[in-house]
Amino acid sequence: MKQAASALAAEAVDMLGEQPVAPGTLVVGLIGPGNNGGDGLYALAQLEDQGYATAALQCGPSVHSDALSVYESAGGRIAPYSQDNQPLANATLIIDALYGLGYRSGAELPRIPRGSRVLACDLPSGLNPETGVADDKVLLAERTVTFGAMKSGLLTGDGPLVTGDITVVPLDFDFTGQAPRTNLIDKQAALQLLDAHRSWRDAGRHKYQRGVLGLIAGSSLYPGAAQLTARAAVNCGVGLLRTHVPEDIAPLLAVAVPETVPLDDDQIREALSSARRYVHGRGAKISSWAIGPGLDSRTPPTGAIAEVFASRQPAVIDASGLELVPAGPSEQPRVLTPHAKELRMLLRRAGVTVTIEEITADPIRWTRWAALSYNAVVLLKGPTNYIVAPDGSSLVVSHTAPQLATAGSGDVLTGILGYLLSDSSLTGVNGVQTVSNRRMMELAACAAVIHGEAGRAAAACGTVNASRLIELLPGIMKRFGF
Ligand SMILES: NC(=O)C1=CN([C@@H]2O[C@H](COP(=O)(O)OP(=O)(O)OC[C@H]3O[C@@H](n4cnc5c(N)ncnc54)[C@H](OP(=O)(O)O)[C@@H]3O)[C@@H](O)[C@H]2O)[C@@H](O)CC1
Ligand SMILES: Nc1ncnc2c1ncn2[C@@H]1O[C@H](COP(=O)(O)OP(=O)(O)O)[C@@H](O)[C@H]1O
Repeated sequence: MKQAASALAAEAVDMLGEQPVAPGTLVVGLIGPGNNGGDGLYALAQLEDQGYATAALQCGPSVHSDALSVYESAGGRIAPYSQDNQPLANATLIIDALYGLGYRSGAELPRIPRGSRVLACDLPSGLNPETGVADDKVLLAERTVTFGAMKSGLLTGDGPLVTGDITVVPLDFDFTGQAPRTNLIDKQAALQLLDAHRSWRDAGRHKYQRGVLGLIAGSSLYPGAAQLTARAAVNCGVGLLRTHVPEDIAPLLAVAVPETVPLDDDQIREALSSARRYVHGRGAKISSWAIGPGLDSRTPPTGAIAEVFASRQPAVIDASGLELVPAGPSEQPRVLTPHAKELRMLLRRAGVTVTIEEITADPIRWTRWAALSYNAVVLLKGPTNYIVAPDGSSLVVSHTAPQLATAGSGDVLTGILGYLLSDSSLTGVNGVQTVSNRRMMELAACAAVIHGEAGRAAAACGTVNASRLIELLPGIMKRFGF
């Protein structure tokens, strides 16, 4: 318990961010009846020892007695919680140490002032640790320190929306029986993955060797989507972007994105055949593909596009591309990026009937069905991104921003992921050997984190739109080591 409390106190200090302690700083603990409350009291005692003013509010019929004596010896005082508690109104930081794994839906939860900064102990009170269903009165956390192992409820359902940034603190118990097959990819984890994949050889490469992205997008219905994806890939720093759009919108694209080089059906075929010849010593002219944003799904794909779907070059497939991609398993290393309604459509095409509500209630399960049906990595978009491989392993990205729910933001994600898949130093190949699903999955998660970071950066300076995300990408990519 003391190990957990030390981690909690350290996180609180990190959130308060000032040493020496700023005058008027007050840390208030909401103390529940069980071990969660005990962790909170021990943490408050440590904060008292470090010179912070603290207050504890007892929210249940009893409190952990040993922890209370330690807190009182450190100079702390506990008072019963009541709705008009002065300390809550004055709190700089609230530690939510009410309920942990023992939470049962319907328990009385205190009301805290709007805009309070909350650090949750183990999990936000009001969140079911297994299902991720949150009560309406859940205590929204800015950060959550969870102990021993990640809990599934932090990663599914409402979990990622109410936990804020999660830190998992290992404890000296055996939690192996509880370990989920899901991993959270936060900013730090994305940086580590990118660093692990990156090769120093990048510096000596020319643009074709760095990687060429083939973009198949746009229609006279949606000319803008092709531009957004193209500009995103260019601002990520792609070696070369070649774009296949219908003739009538090509001049628009050439003006909006002068860096991109046109790509017609013959050149697609040439790129695919030079990829096949790569084994005999000639470089592939296209390393990866991004297919779908703004395509008119009423028009069947040309033969050349069907050949791309049949190739072994890595691809991200989005938006209308999801309606055009052949149903069923393929040998192309792919990331499909549906939102919930598109996932329902993908599953229906594969013979699985499910409702949007069922997908929302158990996103990893249904994303996995699609991953299996298509033998592809599937990234389910939304407030939380679930990335699932056919073998059932999954990654979750909750480093997002609600402002990303804006038209064209998904097209930007496709541009970012298309770029990452094209970068030979990240995929380890020049678009001609199979890229493992594990690598595809990790790069998809990194793209979602980069997209989320762009969303957060844009939201911090004002309103968010897709063009704004694209403008910020060069600086964001630098934060990720590009
Ligand atoms: N500037 C341009 O040229 C732009 C062009 N674009 C391009 O246009 C094409 C079609 O785009 P689109 O917006 O009509 O299709 P899409 O987003 O699938 O919505 C269809 C329906 O799905 C639903 N739905 C939506 N989101 C959901 C979610 N998260 N979770 C669950 N459901 C969700 C919602 O249905 P409802 O929920 O209302 O029943 C909605 O009515 C596509 O190729 C794209 O690339 C756009 O990128 C914008 C900028
Ligand atoms: N509430 C939300 N919070 C955070 N991100 C969201 C939210 N809703 C949608 N997004 C993200 O915004 C993007 C929307 O993409 P998409 O649905 O394809 O729209 P569009 O086709 O208009 O670009 C996705 O990356 C998705 O994860």
